[in-house]
Amino acid sequence: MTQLKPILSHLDALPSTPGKFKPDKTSPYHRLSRLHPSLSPRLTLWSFFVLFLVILFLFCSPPSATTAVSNTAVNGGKRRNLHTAAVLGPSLGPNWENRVWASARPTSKAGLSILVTGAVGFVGTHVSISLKKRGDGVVGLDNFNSYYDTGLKKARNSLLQKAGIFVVEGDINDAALLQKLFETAKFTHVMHLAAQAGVRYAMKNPMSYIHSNVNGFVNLLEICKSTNPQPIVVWASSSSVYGLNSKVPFSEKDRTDQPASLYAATKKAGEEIAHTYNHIYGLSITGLRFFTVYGPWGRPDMAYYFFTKDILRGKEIKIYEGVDHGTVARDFTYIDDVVKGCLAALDTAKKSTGSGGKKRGAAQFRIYNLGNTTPVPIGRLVSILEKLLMVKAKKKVIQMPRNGDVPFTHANISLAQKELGYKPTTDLETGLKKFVKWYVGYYGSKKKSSAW
Ligand SMILES: O=C(O)[C@H]1O[C@H](OP(=O)(O)OP(=O)(O)OC[C@H]2O[C@@H](n3ccc(=O)[nH]c3=O)[C@H](O)[C@@H]2O)[C@H](O)[C@@H](O)[C@@H]1O
Repeated sequence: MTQLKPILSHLDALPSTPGKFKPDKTSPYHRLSRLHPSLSPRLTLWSFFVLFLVILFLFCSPPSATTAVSNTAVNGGKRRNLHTAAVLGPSLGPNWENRVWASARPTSKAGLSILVTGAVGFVGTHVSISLKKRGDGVVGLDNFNSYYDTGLKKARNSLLQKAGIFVVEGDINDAALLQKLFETAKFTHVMHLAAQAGVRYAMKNPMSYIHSNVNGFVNLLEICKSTNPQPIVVWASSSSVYGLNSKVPFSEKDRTDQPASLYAATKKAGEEIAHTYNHIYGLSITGLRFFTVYGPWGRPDMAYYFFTKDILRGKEIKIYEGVDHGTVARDFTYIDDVVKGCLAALDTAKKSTGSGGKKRGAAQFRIYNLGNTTPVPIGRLVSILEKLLMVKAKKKVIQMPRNGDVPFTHANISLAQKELGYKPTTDLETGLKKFVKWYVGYYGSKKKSSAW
Protein backbone atom coordinates (compact mmCIF):
# COMPACT_ATOMS: atom_id res chain seq x y z
CA MET A 1 0.00 0.00 0.00
CA THR A 2 1.43 3.35 -1.04
CA GLN A 3 2.07 5.98 1.65
CA LEU A 4 -0.09 9.03 1.04
CA LYS A 5 2.09 11.78 2.54
CA PRO A 6 4.95 11.74 0.02
CA ILE A 7 2.40 12.25 -2.77
CA LEU A 8 1.59 15.71 -1.40
CA SER A 9 5.17 16.99 -1.69
CA HIS A 10 5.44 15.34 -5.10
CA LEU A 11 2.29 17.20 -6.21
CA ASP A 12 3.67 20.51 -4.97
CA ALA A 13 6.87 19.91 -6.92
CA LEU A 14 5.01 19.11 -10.16
CA PRO A 15 4.93 22.02 -12.62
CA SER A 16 1.50 23.63 -12.82
CA THR A 17 -0.28 24.27 -16.10
CA PRO A 18 0.56 27.95 -16.63
CA GLY A 19 -2.14 30.23 -15.34
CA LYS A 20 -4.45 27.40 -14.35
CA PHE A 21 -3.53 25.66 -11.12
CA LYS A 22 -3.18 27.79 -8.06
CA PRO A 23 -3.87 26.10 -4.73
CA ASP A 24 -6.42 28.55 -3.40
CA LYS A 25 -5.51 29.06 0.22
CA THR A 26 -8.30 31.60 0.64
CA SER A 27 -11.04 29.31 -0.57
CA PRO A 28 -13.66 28.26 1.96
CA TYR A 29 -12.86 24.62 1.26
CA HIS A 30 -9.25 25.12 2.23
CA ARG A 31 -10.01 26.97 5.41
CA LEU A 32 -12.78 24.62 6.42
CA SER A 33 -10.86 21.47 5.69
CA ARG A 34 -8.21 22.69 8.08
CA LEU A 35 -10.77 22.76 10.84
CA HIS A 36 -11.98 19.30 9.94
CA PRO A 37 -11.93 16.74 11.57
CA SER A 38 -10.43 17.79 14.88
CA LEU A 39 -12.40 20.53 16.49
CA SER A 40 -10.93 22.51 19.31
CA PRO A 41 -11.86 21.30 22.84
CA ARG A 42 -13.76 24.56 23.53
CA LEU A 43 -15.84 24.10 20.46
CA THR A 44 -16.52 20.50 21.41
CA LEU A 45 -17.69 21.54 24.88
CA TRP A 46 -20.01 24.12 23.34
CA SER A 47 -21.28 21.55 20.82
CA PHE A 48 -22.20 19.19 23.67
CA PHE A 49 -23.98 21.99 25.47
CA VAL A 50 -25.94 23.02 22.37
CA LEU A 51 -26.71 19.38 21.57
CA PHE A 52 -28.02 18.89 25.11
CA LEU A 53 -30.35 21.91 24.71
CA VAL A 54 -31.55 20.66 21.32
CA ILE A 55 -32.29 17.17 22.70
CA LEU A 56 -34.07 18.67 25.72
CA PHE A 57 -36.18 20.81 23.41
CA LEU A 58 -36.99 17.92 21.11
CA PHE A 59 -38.10 15.65 23.92
CA CYS A 60 -40.31 18.36 25.38
CA SER A 61 -42.17 19.25 22.14
CA PRO A 62 -44.91 16.98 20.74
CA PRO A 63 -44.38 15.62 17.24
CA SER A 64 -46.27 17.60 14.60
CA ALA A 65 -48.62 16.23 11.97
CA THR A 66 -46.05 17.00 9.31
CA THR A 67 -43.53 14.83 11.04
CA ALA A 68 -45.89 11.94 11.26
CA VAL A 69 -46.36 12.05 7.51
CA SER A 70 -42.74 12.64 6.68
CA ASN A 71 -41.46 9.92 8.95
CA THR A 72 -43.34 7.32 7.00
CA ALA A 73 -42.82 8.85 3.60
CA VAL A 74 -39.05 9.19 3.67
CA ASN A 75 -37.18 6.15 2.40
CA GLY A 76 -40.28 4.06 2.28
CA GLY A 77 -41.02 4.48 5.96
CA LYS A 78 -37.43 3.96 7.08
CA ARG A 79 -36.24 7.44 7.93
CA ARG A 80 -32.52 7.47 8.33
CA ASN A 81 -31.46 8.63 11.76
CA LEU A 82 -28.04 9.80 10.71
CA HIS A 83 -28.43 13.46 11.64
CA THR A 84 -31.96 13.38 12.86
CA ALA A 85 -31.35 14.84 16.30
CA ALA A 86 -28.71 17.34 15.28
CA VAL A 87 -29.97 18.41 11.87
CA LEU A 88 -33.67 17.77 11.36
CA GLY A 89 -35.00 16.58 14.66
CA PRO A 90 -38.04 14.37 15.19
CA SER A 91 -40.19 17.50 15.23
CA LEU A 92 -40.20 20.36 12.75
CA GLY A 93 -40.78 22.78 15.61
CA PRO A 94 -39.98 26.48 15.98
CA ASN A 95 -36.27 25.79 16.33
CA TRP A 96 -36.23 23.97 13.00
CA GLU A 97 -38.26 26.74 11.36
CA ASN A 98 -35.87 29.38 12.67
CA ARG A 99 -32.90 27.52 11.27
CA VAL A 100 -34.53 27.12 7.86
CA TRP A 101 -35.61 30.75 7.82
CA ALA A 102 -32.17 32.04 8.86
CA SER A 103 -30.34 29.86 6.36
CA ALA A 104 -32.68 30.88 3.51
CA ARG A 105 -32.15 34.59 4.13
CA PRO A 106 -29.75 36.24 1.67
CA THR A 107 -26.92 38.24 3.19
CA SER A 108 -26.46 40.47 0.16
CA LYS A 109 -29.01 43.01 -1.06
CA ALA A 110 -29.74 41.36 -4.41
CA GLY A 111 -29.19 37.84 -3.06
CA LEU A 112 -31.41 34.93 -4.00
CA SER A 113 -33.06 32.50 -1.62
CA ILE A 114 -32.36 29.00 -2.84
CA LEU A 115 -33.37 25.49 -1.89
CA VAL A 116 -30.59 23.16 -2.99
CA THR A 117 -31.70 19.53 -3.18
CA GLY A 118 -28.91 16.95 -2.99
CA ALA A 119 -26.93 19.50 -1.00
CA VAL A 120 -24.46 17.02 0.51
CA GLY A 121 -23.83 15.46 -2.89
CA PHE A 122 -20.68 16.30 -4.82
CA VAL A 123 -22.06 19.07 -7.04
CA GLY A 124 -24.58 20.13 -4.37
CA THR A 125 -21.87 20.89 -1.82
CA HIS A 126 -19.79 22.99 -4.20
CA VAL A 127 -22.77 24.88 -5.60
CA SER A 128 -24.23 25.57 -2.13
CA ILE A 129 -20.96 26.96 -0.79
CA SER A 130 -20.44 29.17 -3.84
CA LEU A 131 -23.96 30.56 -3.56
CA LYS A 132 -23.59 31.23 0.15
CA LYS A 133 -20.21 32.85 -0.39
CA ARG A 134 -21.63 35.42 -2.78
CA GLY A 135 -24.48 36.36 -0.42
CA ASP A 136 -27.40 34.13 -1.39
CA GLY A 137 -29.53 32.39 1.23
CA VAL A 138 -29.19 28.62 0.95
CA VAL A 139 -31.12 25.77 2.54
CA GLY A 140 -29.99 22.24 1.73
CA LEU A 141 -32.13 19.14 1.47
CA ASP A 142 -30.60 15.69 1.29
CA ASN A 143 -31.63 12.16 2.26
CA PHE A 144 -28.03 11.13 3.09
CA ASN A 145 -28.66 7.79 1.37
CA SER A 146 -26.04 5.07 1.51
CA TYR A 147 -25.41 4.66 -2.25
CA TYR A 148 -21.82 5.58 -1.34
CA ASP A 149 -19.88 6.29 1.85
CA THR A 150 -22.12 8.33 4.16
CA GLY A 151 -18.99 9.39 6.06
CA LEU A 152 -18.05 11.48 3.03
CA LYS A 153 -21.53 12.99 2.97
CA LYS A 154 -21.26 13.84 6.67
CA ALA A 155 -17.88 15.47 6.05
CA ARG A 156 -19.40 17.54 3.24
CA ASN A 157 -22.25 18.45 5.60
CA SER A 158 -19.68 19.75 8.10
CA LEU A 159 -18.32 22.04 5.39
CA LEU A 160 -21.82 23.31 4.68
CA GLN A 161 -22.60 23.86 8.35
CA LYS A 162 -19.37 25.79 8.81
CA ALA A 163 -20.33 27.93 5.83
CA GLY A 164 -23.62 28.71 7.60
CA ILE A 165 -25.84 26.45 5.50
CA PHE A 166 -28.55 24.41 7.19
CA VAL A 167 -29.12 21.02 5.59
CA VAL A 168 -32.43 19.33 6.26
CA GLU A 169 -32.29 15.56 6.22
CA GLY A 170 -35.19 14.42 4.12
CA ASP A 171 -36.27 12.99 0.82
CA ILE A 172 -37.65 14.88 -2.18
CA ASN A 173 -40.48 12.32 -2.15
CA ASP A 174 -41.65 13.66 1.19
CA ALA A 175 -44.44 16.03 0.13
CA ALA A 176 -45.27 17.14 3.68
CA LEU A 177 -41.66 18.04 4.36
CA LEU A 178 -41.36 19.99 1.10
CA GLN A 179 -44.60 21.78 1.87
CA LYS A 180 -43.31 22.75 5.28
CA LEU A 181 -40.03 23.98 3.80
CA PHE A 182 -41.81 26.20 1.27
CA GLU A 183 -44.12 27.55 3.97
CA THR A 184 -41.17 28.35 6.20
CA ALA A 185 -38.96 30.05 3.61
CA LYS A 186 -39.90 32.04 0.54
CA PHE A 187 -37.54 30.40 -1.92
CA THR A 188 -37.00 32.40 -5.10
CA HIS A 189 -35.09 29.52 -6.72
CA VAL A 190 -34.74 25.75 -6.49
CA MET A 191 -31.44 24.20 -7.52
CA HIS A 192 -32.44 20.58 -7.94
CA LEU A 193 -29.39 18.32 -7.76
CA ALA A 194 -30.79 15.39 -5.79
CA ALA A 195 -30.80 12.23 -7.90
CA GLN A 196 -29.91 8.60 -7.97
CA ALA A 197 -26.59 8.95 -9.78
CA GLY A 198 -24.34 6.43 -11.51
CA VAL A 199 -24.85 4.74 -14.83
CA ARG A 200 -23.90 1.13 -14.06
CA TYR A 201 -25.72 0.85 -10.70
CA ALA A 202 -29.03 1.13 -12.56
CA MET A 203 -28.74 -2.55 -13.46
CA LYS A 204 -28.49 -3.47 -9.77
CA ASN A 205 -31.14 -1.19 -8.35
CA PRO A 206 -33.45 0.08 -11.10
CA MET A 207 -36.23 1.20 -8.78
CA SER A 208 -34.00 3.66 -6.94
CA TYR A 209 -33.74 5.63 -10.21
CA ILE A 210 -37.49 5.74 -10.63
CA HIS A 211 -37.91 6.71 -6.96
CA SER A 212 -35.55 9.69 -7.04
CA ASN A 213 -35.24 10.81 -10.65
CA VAL A 214 -38.88 10.40 -11.66
CA ASN A 215 -41.14 10.25 -8.57
CA GLY A 216 -39.01 12.62 -6.52
CA PHE A 217 -38.73 15.14 -9.33
CA VAL A 218 -42.50 15.14 -9.94
CA ASN A 219 -43.10 15.55 -6.20
CA LEU A 220 -40.79 18.55 -6.11
CA LEU A 221 -42.36 20.16 -9.20
CA GLU A 222 -45.83 19.63 -7.73
CA ILE A 223 -44.86 21.75 -4.73
CA CYS A 224 -43.08 24.33 -6.90
CA LYS A 225 -46.06 24.80 -9.19
CA SER A 226 -48.45 25.23 -6.24
CA THR A 227 -46.30 27.76 -4.42
CA ASN A 228 -47.19 31.39 -4.69
CA PRO A 229 -45.16 32.95 -6.19
CA GLN A 230 -43.62 29.98 -7.99
CA PRO A 231 -39.85 29.64 -7.68
CA ILE A 232 -37.48 29.38 -10.65
CA VAL A 233 -36.20 25.81 -11.10
CA VAL A 234 -32.73 24.84 -12.34
CA TRP A 235 -31.92 21.15 -12.31
CA ALA A 236 -29.28 18.59 -13.25
CA SER A 237 -29.89 16.50 -16.32
CA SER A 238 -27.05 14.50 -17.83
CA SER A 239 -24.88 14.01 -20.91
CA SER A 240 -26.10 10.41 -20.82
CA VAL A 241 -29.34 11.52 -22.56
CA TYR A 242 -27.36 11.56 -25.83
CA GLY A 243 -27.13 7.78 -25.41
CA LEU A 244 -25.97 5.97 -28.50
CA ASN A 245 -25.74 9.05 -30.72
CA SER A 246 -22.68 8.96 -32.96
CA LYS A 247 -22.74 12.54 -34.24
CA VAL A 248 -20.24 14.63 -32.28
CA PRO A 249 -19.99 17.00 -30.58
CA PHE A 250 -23.35 16.52 -28.86
CA SER A 251 -25.62 19.50 -29.39
CA GLU A 252 -28.83 20.38 -27.54
CA LYS A 253 -30.57 20.15 -30.92
CA ASP A 254 -29.61 16.47 -31.35
CA ARG A 255 -31.99 13.57 -30.77
CA THR A 256 -32.10 12.14 -27.25
CA ASP A 257 -34.35 9.16 -27.77
CA GLN A 258 -31.91 6.28 -27.61
CA PRO A 259 -30.66 6.09 -24.02
CA ALA A 260 -28.22 3.29 -23.17
CA SER A 261 -29.04 3.01 -19.46
CA LEU A 262 -32.01 3.31 -17.18
CA TYR A 263 -30.18 6.21 -15.53
CA ALA A 264 -30.14 8.04 -18.88
CA ALA A 265 -33.77 7.12 -19.49
CA THR A 266 -34.83 8.65 -16.15
CA LYS A 267 -32.88 11.85 -16.87
CA LYS A 268 -34.53 12.04 -20.28
CA ALA A 269 -37.88 11.46 -18.58
CA GLY A 270 -37.00 14.32 -16.24
CA GLU A 271 -36.52 16.63 -19.22
CA GLU A 272 -39.95 15.73 -20.59
CA ILE A 273 -41.56 16.07 -17.16
CA ALA A 274 -39.93 19.49 -16.77
CA HIS A 275 -41.38 20.53 -20.11
CA THR A 276 -44.85 19.48 -19.01
CA TYR A 277 -44.70 21.52 -15.81
CA ASN A 278 -43.37 24.48 -17.75
CA HIS A 279 -46.14 24.18 -20.31
CA ILE A 280 -49.09 23.59 -18.01
CA TYR A 281 -48.17 25.65 -14.96
CA GLY A 282 -45.79 28.36 -16.19
CA LEU A 283 -42.79 27.19 -14.16
CA SER A 284 -39.48 28.61 -15.39
CA ILE A 285 -37.23 25.56 -15.75
CA THR A 286 -33.63 25.14 -16.90
CA GLY A 287 -32.05 21.70 -17.35
CA LEU A 288 -28.26 21.38 -17.31
CA ARG A 289 -26.67 18.37 -18.99
CA PHE A 290 -23.56 17.68 -16.94
CA PHE A 291 -20.64 15.87 -18.62
CA THR A 292 -18.75 13.52 -16.21
CA VAL A 293 -18.10 16.09 -13.49
CA TYR A 294 -15.03 15.43 -11.34
CA GLY A 295 -12.94 17.11 -8.64
CA PRO A 296 -12.28 17.40 -4.90
CA TRP A 297 -15.04 16.00 -2.67
CA GLY A 298 -16.13 13.89 -5.66
CA ARG A 299 -18.18 10.72 -5.92
CA PRO A 300 -16.46 7.44 -4.93
CA ASP A 301 -18.52 5.49 -7.48
CA MET A 302 -16.93 7.34 -10.39
CA ALA A 303 -14.00 5.85 -12.29
CA TYR A 304 -11.41 8.61 -11.64
CA TYR A 305 -12.11 8.29 -7.89
CA PHE A 306 -12.01 4.50 -7.50
CA PHE A 307 -9.09 4.21 -9.95
CA THR A 308 -7.14 6.49 -7.59
CA LYS A 309 -8.06 4.31 -4.62
CA ASP A 310 -7.24 1.05 -6.43
CA ILE A 311 -3.98 2.30 -7.95
CA LEU A 312 -2.77 3.32 -4.48
CA ARG A 313 -3.75 -0.06 -3.08
CA GLY A 314 -2.03 -1.96 -5.86
CA LYS A 315 -5.37 -3.36 -7.01
CA GLU A 316 -6.06 -4.12 -10.64
CA ILE A 317 -8.18 -1.59 -12.54
CA LYS A 318 -10.26 -2.37 -15.60
CA ILE A 319 -9.98 -0.01 -18.54
CA TYR A 320 -12.86 -0.33 -20.96
CA GLU A 321 -12.39 -0.30 -24.70
CA GLY A 322 -14.96 -0.23 -27.47
CA VAL A 323 -15.64 -2.62 -30.32
CA ASP A 324 -12.53 -3.39 -32.42
CA HIS A 325 -10.32 -1.94 -29.69
CA GLY A 326 -12.04 1.43 -30.08
CA THR A 327 -11.19 4.13 -27.59
CA VAL A 328 -13.65 4.88 -24.80
CA ALA A 329 -13.51 8.56 -23.91
CA ARG A 330 -15.23 11.12 -21.71
CA ASP A 331 -15.59 14.88 -21.84
CA PHE A 332 -14.47 15.19 -18.18
CA THR A 333 -15.60 18.52 -16.73
CA TYR A 334 -14.05 20.09 -13.67
CA ILE A 335 -16.36 20.94 -10.78
CA ASP A 336 -15.49 24.67 -10.60
CA ASP A 337 -16.45 25.09 -14.25
CA VAL A 338 -19.77 23.32 -13.68
CA VAL A 339 -20.47 25.44 -10.58
CA LYS A 340 -20.00 28.59 -12.67
CA GLY A 341 -22.46 27.19 -15.21
CA CYS A 342 -25.01 26.45 -12.47
CA LEU A 343 -24.75 29.94 -11.00
CA ALA A 344 -25.04 31.52 -14.44
CA ALA A 345 -28.17 29.45 -15.12
CA LEU A 346 -29.74 30.70 -11.87
CA ASP A 347 -28.77 34.30 -12.59
CA THR A 348 -30.03 34.40 -16.16
CA ALA A 349 -33.32 32.58 -15.52
CA LYS A 350 -36.53 34.52 -16.02
CA LYS A 351 -39.28 34.36 -13.40
CA SER A 352 -41.98 31.71 -13.44
CA THR A 353 -45.26 33.11 -14.68
CA GLY A 354 -47.73 31.03 -12.70
CA SER A 355 -48.86 31.16 -9.11
CA GLY A 356 -50.75 28.81 -6.87
CA GLY A 357 -50.98 26.16 -9.58
CA LYS A 358 -52.26 28.46 -12.35
CA LYS A 359 -50.31 29.50 -15.44
CA ARG A 360 -50.43 33.19 -16.30
CA GLY A 361 -48.32 33.17 -19.45
CA ALA A 362 -45.55 31.38 -21.32
CA ALA A 363 -42.53 30.69 -19.13
CA GLN A 364 -38.88 30.13 -19.92
CA PHE A 365 -37.74 26.58 -20.74
CA ARG A 366 -34.04 25.96 -21.37
CA ILE A 367 -31.57 23.09 -21.73
CA TYR A 368 -27.79 23.50 -21.84
CA ASN A 369 -24.75 21.27 -22.17
CA LEU A 370 -22.19 21.89 -19.44
CA GLY A 371 -19.16 20.01 -20.72
CA ASN A 372 -15.50 20.68 -21.31
CA THR A 373 -15.38 20.10 -25.11
CA THR A 374 -12.23 17.94 -24.89
CA PRO A 375 -12.94 14.20 -24.70
CA VAL A 376 -10.10 12.27 -23.04
CA PRO A 377 -9.54 8.50 -23.52
CA ILE A 378 -9.75 6.44 -20.32
CA GLY A 379 -6.17 5.23 -20.89
CA ARG A 380 -5.01 8.84 -20.75
CA LEU A 381 -7.00 9.42 -17.53
CA VAL A 382 -5.11 6.50 -15.99
CA SER A 383 -1.68 7.71 -17.13
CA ILE A 384 -2.33 11.16 -15.63
CA LEU A 385 -3.27 9.48 -12.33
CA GLU A 386 -0.14 7.29 -12.44
CA LYS A 387 2.00 10.39 -12.83
CA LEU A 388 0.28 12.27 -10.02
CA LEU A 389 0.28 9.30 -7.64
CA MET A 390 3.80 8.12 -8.57
CA VAL A 391 2.49 4.55 -8.89
CA LYS A 392 2.22 2.31 -11.93
CA ALA A 393 -1.34 1.03 -12.22
CA LYS A 394 -2.13 -2.65 -12.63
CA LYS A 395 -4.19 -2.28 -15.78
CA LYS A 396 -6.44 -4.73 -17.48
CA VAL A 397 -7.97 -3.60 -20.75
CA ILE A 398 -11.33 -5.25 -21.34
CA GLN A 399 -14.19 -4.80 -23.72
CA MET A 400 -16.79 -2.44 -22.27
CA PRO A 401 -19.42 -4.63 -20.61
CA ARG A 402 -23.04 -4.13 -21.52
CA ASN A 403 -23.72 -2.16 -18.39
CA GLY A 404 -25.25 1.04 -19.69
CA ASP A 405 -21.99 2.85 -20.47
CA VAL A 406 -21.66 4.71 -23.76
CA PRO A 407 -18.37 4.73 -25.71
CA PHE A 408 -17.81 8.49 -25.74
CA THR A 409 -19.19 11.89 -24.80
CA HIS A 410 -18.28 15.23 -26.30
CA ALA A 411 -20.14 18.46 -25.60
CA ASN A 412 -20.91 21.29 -27.93
CA ILE A 413 -21.19 24.19 -25.48
CA SER A 414 -21.84 27.07 -27.87
CA LEU A 415 -25.38 27.63 -26.56
CA ALA A 416 -24.25 27.79 -22.91
CA GLN A 417 -21.36 30.00 -23.97
CA LYS A 418 -23.70 32.41 -25.74
CA GLU A 419 -26.53 32.54 -23.23
CA LEU A 420 -24.82 31.79 -19.89
CA GLY A 421 -21.31 33.06 -20.59
CA TYR A 422 -20.16 29.52 -19.72
CA LYS A 423 -16.48 28.96 -20.47
CA PRO A 424 -14.68 25.97 -18.92
CA THR A 425 -11.02 26.67 -18.17
CA THR A 426 -9.70 23.54 -16.43
CA ASP A 427 -8.05 20.72 -18.37
CA LEU A 428 -8.09 17.17 -17.01
CA GLU A 429 -4.49 17.17 -15.79
CA THR A 430 -4.96 20.38 -13.82
CA GLY A 431 -8.28 19.23 -12.37
CA LEU A 432 -7.00 15.78 -11.41
CA LYS A 433 -4.04 17.35 -9.64
CA LYS A 434 -6.49 19.27 -7.46
CA PHE A 435 -8.52 16.12 -6.91
CA VAL A 436 -5.49 14.01 -5.90
CA LYS A 437 -4.30 16.74 -3.55
CA TRP A 438 -7.69 16.74 -1.87
CA TYR A 439 -7.86 12.92 -1.84
CA VAL A 440 -4.49 12.56 -0.15
CA GLY A 441 -5.35 15.26 2.38
CA TYR A 442 -8.75 13.78 3.14
CA TYR A 443 -7.80 10.12 3.46
CA GLY A 444 -4.36 10.89 4.84
CA SER A 445 -5.84 12.25 8.04
CA LYS A 446 -5.56 9.83 10.97
CA LYS A 447 -9.26 9.16 11.30
CA LYS A 448 -9.83 8.04 7.74
CA SER A 449 -6.52 6.38 6.92
CA SER A 450 -8.18 2.97 7.18
CA ALA A 451 -11.06 3.97 4.91
CA TRP A 452 -9.20 4.83 1.71
O1 LIG B 1 -21.90 12.64 -17.84
C1 LIG B 1 -22.82 12.13 -17.24
O2 LIG B 1 -23.93 12.42 -17.51
C2 LIG B 1 -22.58 11.06 -16.22
O3 LIG B 1 -21.20 11.05 -15.87
C3 LIG B 1 -20.81 9.98 -15.05
O4 LIG B 1 -20.94 8.78 -15.76
P1 LIG B 1 -19.67 8.27 -16.58
O5 LIG B 1 -19.29 9.26 -17.61
O6 LIG B 1 -19.99 6.92 -17.05
O7 LIG B 1 -18.52 8.30 -15.48
P2 LIG B 1 -17.74 7.12 -14.76
O8 LIG B 1 -18.66 6.14 -14.21
O9 LIG B 1 -16.77 7.75 -13.84
O10 LIG B 1 -16.95 6.44 -15.97
C4 LIG B 1 -15.95 7.19 -16.66
C5 LIG B 1 -15.39 6.35 -17.78
O11 LIG B 1 -14.64 5.27 -17.24
C6 LIG B 1 -15.03 4.05 -17.86
N1 LIG B 1 -14.82 2.97 -16.89
C7 LIG B 1 -15.63 2.86 -15.81
C8 LIG B 1 -15.44 1.85 -14.90
C9 LIG B 1 -14.38 0.96 -15.07
O12 LIG B 1 -14.18 0.01 -14.25
N2 LIG B 1 -13.58 1.10 -16.15
C10 LIG B 1 -13.76 2.09 -17.08
O13 LIG B 1 -13.00 2.17 -18.06
C11 LIG B 1 -16.46 4.27 -18.28
O14 LIG B 1 -16.81 3.44 -19.36
C12 LIG B 1 -16.44 5.74 -18.70
O15 LIG B 1 -16.01 5.87 -20.01
C13 LIG B 1 -21.66 9.94 -13.77
O16 LIG B 1 -21.40 8.77 -13.05
C14 LIG B 1 -23.13 10.05 -14.07
O17 LIG B 1 -23.83 10.20 -12.84
C15 LIG B 1 -23.33 11.27 -14.95
O18 LIG B 1 -24.62 11.58 -15.20
